[in-house]
Amino acid sequence: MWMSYIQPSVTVMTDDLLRMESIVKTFPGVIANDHVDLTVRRGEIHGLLGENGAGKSTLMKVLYGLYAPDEGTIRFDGEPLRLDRPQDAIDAGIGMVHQHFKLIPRLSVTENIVLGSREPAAPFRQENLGDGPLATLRSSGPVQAVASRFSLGLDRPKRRISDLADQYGFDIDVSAPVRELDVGQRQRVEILKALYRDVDLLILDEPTAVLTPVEAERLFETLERLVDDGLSVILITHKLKEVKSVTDRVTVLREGEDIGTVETATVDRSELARMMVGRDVLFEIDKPDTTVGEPVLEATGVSAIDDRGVDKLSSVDVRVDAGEIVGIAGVSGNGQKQLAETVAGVRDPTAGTIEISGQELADAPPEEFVAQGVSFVPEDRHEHGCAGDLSVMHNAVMKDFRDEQFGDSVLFDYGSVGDFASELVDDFDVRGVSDVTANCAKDLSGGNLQKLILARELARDPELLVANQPTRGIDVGAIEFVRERLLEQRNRGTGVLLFSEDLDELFDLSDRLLVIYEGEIVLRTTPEETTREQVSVEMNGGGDAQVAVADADPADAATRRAADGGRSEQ
Ligand SMILES: Nc1ncnc2c1ncn2[C@@H]1O[C@H](COP(=O)(O)OP(=O)(O)OP(=O)(O)O)[C@@H](O)[C@H]1O
Repeated sequence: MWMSYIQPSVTVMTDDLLRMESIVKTFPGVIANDHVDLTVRRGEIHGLLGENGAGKSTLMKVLYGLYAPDEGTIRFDGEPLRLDRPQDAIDAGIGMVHQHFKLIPRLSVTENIVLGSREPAAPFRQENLGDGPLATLRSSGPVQAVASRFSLGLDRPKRRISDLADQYGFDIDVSAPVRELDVGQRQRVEILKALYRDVDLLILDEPTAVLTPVEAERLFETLERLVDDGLSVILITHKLKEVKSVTDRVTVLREGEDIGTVETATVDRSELARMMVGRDVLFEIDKPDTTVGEPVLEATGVSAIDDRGVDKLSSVDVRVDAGEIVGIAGVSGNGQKQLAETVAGVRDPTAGTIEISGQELADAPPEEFVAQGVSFVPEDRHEHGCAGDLSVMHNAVMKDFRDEQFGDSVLFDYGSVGDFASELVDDFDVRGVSDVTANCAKDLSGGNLQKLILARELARDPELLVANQPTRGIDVGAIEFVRERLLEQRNRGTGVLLFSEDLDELFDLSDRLLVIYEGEIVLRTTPEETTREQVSVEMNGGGDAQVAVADADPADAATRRAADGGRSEQ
């Protein structure tokens, strides 16, 4: 039925920049792409949508020369394209901004952009680097040394990069070391890196997963300027509001298959969700009344520093009772990470007390928090949520492997551990696992890994669950599932401390709501007593700070552009 939205091939042919046809890519036991077609026109923002594990990243890695397809053809700019490595894609005019940025923090913006470009600046040309290949020098000290020794040779690229930054309204000091930039600025450096290489097609893999709403809005303005200048953009995202508001067309994948391509303006969010998951998705969640019990967390006067020693939390008081969800709203970087980590026991506070179910644990090691019934879903699931190289089975029991159901103190009972892990995988619908002992955590798609972590943390039936951005980067079906599980856990008497940058999520799930700004709680309220606007203002420091609250039903890309009068120049 979705075929009815597909554009007649005759129209598509004339404007096509990219045609991927019948792409097949398999991994052991998984067909990640099963005869997928993708056509991208010149000057369009093309959304690539699909559940976690649907095969989006795999398709883009094929297009960027990171994976060789088992079958299928790629035509770019009318020519057949063979991609053996990313450099082939870059040479053809394809750029990619990955979810995890590929920048060297010690080097400046300019140095990062010039490194690996097709026409390196003088200091980075092979003849100026002696015998060693540039690639081996990229990762560390020698590059820094070369960069500073020949910094004069960077003048021309620096000017060009500055011009590009000005052209697209990026407020970036091109001489600044990347380590001094925030996440949004780093992403802009990645975009500049692609623009510096004259790309015609820019792939962005879930670019807003790491951005605040205000930064995301800025990114979309940039994308609209890019397509205005004739570039094409492929945008991978799970956020249907984003798809509706910025894309011109969207291609949907489901379980490796190509479900179809539609003009975005012809479908609403519910239809897109149905295409993605093959069923209706509930956007509203039913939150029953709750009966709260004793406090499970009483954090008093807690202060903490970040990894660089900078003060991030300043004398914060937070209480969570059994059977309630306390939501924490804040713009990323205002101390949420440190608050989540200190109350979960993985970061030492510099001051204050932390009582878990009445027991003082501020100075206790992480395992005592675990033993006291604290579960933790960290913000960065790859870095802190799992051991990527270990199997799904090992990851499933990481916190409870000493439990007597898994053996005695001498022998580990692999049979029961395997059964337990398989049960979690089934219960939480973790896809892409054919064998819990053979599949590694790092091979799971982002959303499926998140489901596995949540499964592990909830299976322990915790007293306190600290969940930091639990639905970040996961698809609508999985979001619905995770939110239902959080509510279910709260209804069973767990106290939940929920950190989220999604205000809708906080308003839908929280019983009480706290706003954190510059390491302090600046507002204590409930979803019923406040508005998204007020919370957004407090998140940004109060006063006349910029407010960014997404519309429930945003205007589509074409309407936005028309309203913008074809986009402004500045
Ligand atoms: N290197 C790999 N080895 C084995 N299996 C893989 C590998 N990369 C991906 N897969 C599997 O291929 C399937 C498609 O994964 P892919 O990462 O492309 O999905 P996705 O749509 O990008 O998901 P997400 O939105 O969660 O990032 C999944 O089942 C995944 O587990």
